[in-house]
Amino acid sequence: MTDAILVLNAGSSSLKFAVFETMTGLPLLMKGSITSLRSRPRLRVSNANGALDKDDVLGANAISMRAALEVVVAEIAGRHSLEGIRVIGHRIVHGGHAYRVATLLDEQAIGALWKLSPLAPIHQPMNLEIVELAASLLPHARQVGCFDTAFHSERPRIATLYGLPQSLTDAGIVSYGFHGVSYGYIASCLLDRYGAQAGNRAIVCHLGSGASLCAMREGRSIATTMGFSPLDGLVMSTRCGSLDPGVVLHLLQDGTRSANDLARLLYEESGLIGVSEISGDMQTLVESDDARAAEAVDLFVYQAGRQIGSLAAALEGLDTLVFTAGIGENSAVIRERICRAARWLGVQVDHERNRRGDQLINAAGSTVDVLVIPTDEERAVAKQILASGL
Ligand SMILES: Nc1ncnc2c1ncn2[C@@H]1O[C@H](COP(=O)(O)OP(=O)(O)O)[C@@H](O)[C@H]1O
Ligand SMILES: CC(=O)OP(=O)(O)O
Ligand SMILES: [Mg+2]
Repeated sequence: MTDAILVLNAGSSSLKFAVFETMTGLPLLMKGSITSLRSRPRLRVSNANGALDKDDVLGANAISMRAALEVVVAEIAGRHSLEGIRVIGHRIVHGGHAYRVATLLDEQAIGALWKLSPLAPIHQPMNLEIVELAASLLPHARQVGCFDTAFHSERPRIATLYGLPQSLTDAGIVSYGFHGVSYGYIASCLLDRYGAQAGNRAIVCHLGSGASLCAMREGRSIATTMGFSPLDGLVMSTRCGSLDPGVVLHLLQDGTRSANDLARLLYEESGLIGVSEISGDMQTLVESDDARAAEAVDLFVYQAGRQIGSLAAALEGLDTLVFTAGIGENSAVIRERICRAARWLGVQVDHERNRRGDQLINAAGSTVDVLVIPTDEERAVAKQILASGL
């Protein structure tokens, strides 16, 4: 095999991977994912043409990220020489202020990134454990990190501030924003489609297990719903989303919970799973006829609609609305309901186009282009690495 880049993308419910040849255009060699890691893990592997090669349920129980990575490496070894993998690229959720470009993950960088773990406790430790594990499984490869926070780092300062004392702002208590690797990829698709204006005033809805929205002007982030941590903004699979800080104080001060208990509650036991008491998996909820599932889905749609309004205000209008990630790419029902909530902004969806999953799903009379664009965080990471020369 020629030189290759392996990209690892650990999300809150999945491990995604892709192998690219290290050359202009980054030809794909293979890609895949293990989804539903916490419930019924499912492995999918596609070949260089994107055709599905394998689709196996890996059992009825949750598996660890370590076990998932071992499965992924075995799948790659079955098709290609591992020796050819010179670089392993990682999507790392938090880069703080310091890490804004593709970075070699040496001891110093890894040490600094571990310090950000409390800011993204269900992602950052797992991201960094994967770096260590990948280094032990493929010791000849360089490890490079690309950061979710980086895409949002040029937002106007006002969009990053909280109403807290300056000393805390100076200490880094600001909004960082996440899903930036995905937003960067979508911005490049909008540049390809529309030219330099990139859909002008666009809202991108990254709706996966973790979910956020980003307002972009000419392909650049100007505001986003996640903030200091990936807990903020929309209600998510297991995360609460925006919450009155008075609730956090109350839950801490009533003396029945430790800070760790509270972290577990807000990151892992809230959101869709907390509201429905059935599942954090959107597909399961949409297919359920239980009233509690319906209420969780209603809350997700309601909040997405309200946040679109807020971001449209930051943009002073709306030209383009994009849906992406697991829910955004696959659920016509959720797309249609969110579009209905944004009707007042001129959004009109075409029922048939949306049901078919066309790329352009708005009706002829819509003043807003509505698009479904599958995200490709793995290619975005590989592109950043190739451009960096690392
Ligand atoms: N057809 C579908 N209808 C509704 N939700 C779906 C569908 N397909 C996938 N999803 C949802 O997408 C979510 C996972 O999205 P994904 O972007 O892969 O998450 P992450 O990267 O955060 O692990 C899950 O809630 C899953 O149920
Ligand atoms: C930042 C984040 O929430 O990532 P994911 O959606 O992959 O869990
Ligand atoms: Mg994801």
